[in-house]
Amino acid sequence: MTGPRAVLVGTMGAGKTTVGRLVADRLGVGFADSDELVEAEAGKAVQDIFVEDGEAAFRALERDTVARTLAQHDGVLSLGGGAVLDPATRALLADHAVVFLRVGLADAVKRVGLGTGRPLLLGNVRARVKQLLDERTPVYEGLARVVVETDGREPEEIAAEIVAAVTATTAATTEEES
Ligand SMILES: Nc1ncnc2c1ncn2[C@@H]1O[C@H](COP(=O)(O)OP(=O)(O)OP(=O)(O)O)[C@@H](O)[C@H]1O
Ligand SMILES: O=C(O)C1=C[C@@H](O)[C@@H](O)[C@H](O)C1
Ligand SMILES: [Mg+2]
Repeated sequence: MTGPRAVLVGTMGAGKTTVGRLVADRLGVGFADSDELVEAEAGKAVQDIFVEDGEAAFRALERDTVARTLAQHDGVLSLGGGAVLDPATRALLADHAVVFLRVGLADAVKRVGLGTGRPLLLGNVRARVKQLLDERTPVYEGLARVVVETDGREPEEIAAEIVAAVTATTAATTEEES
């Protein structure tokens, strides 16, 4: 298979960046994070892109960055929480080992704190996280080959589960193809 060995999706605070890095280390492969790639491309932080250029400009950059990275990167890729809202991105993800990191409202709110650096959480953080979880959970579930529960669990434990699941999925796919 070409492209990333695992693509991590989920809402803000699911732990995609934290756990994705650990999964890449365990697999001995590179790690990429779409928010970090977009920030490097734009030369500014996500929150500044939202404020100065608007969400539509961020989403366009995100879509192009994710498409390029899915084609070129063969390590672990963590996506920004809203990347899957784009239909073209969803279509590209159909060919990949998508891992959904599930988090409940209480743990997500604890993890994002005041929501600093996350422009979509401005205002009432708990209400915004709940709304995003309600709207997006079916989208994440629809794309996922693997679903991992993260509530009350340490990042290392979650990473170990992902490595085992992705290794099993890749072995099954290779067997089917041969
Ligand atoms: N399983 C976990 N248990 C406790 N804290 C966690 C866990 N996973 C991540 N965290 C913490 O929660 C915060 C958010 O994690 P992280 O930035 O990895 O989330 P994310 O899914 O990448 O969010 P975003 O979509 O905003 O990029 C960080 O401070 C991180 O250390
Ligand atoms: O859930 C979202 O829509 C977002 C999540 C973050 O990863 C960033 O991509 C940005 O803050 C938007
Ligand atoms: Mg992240």
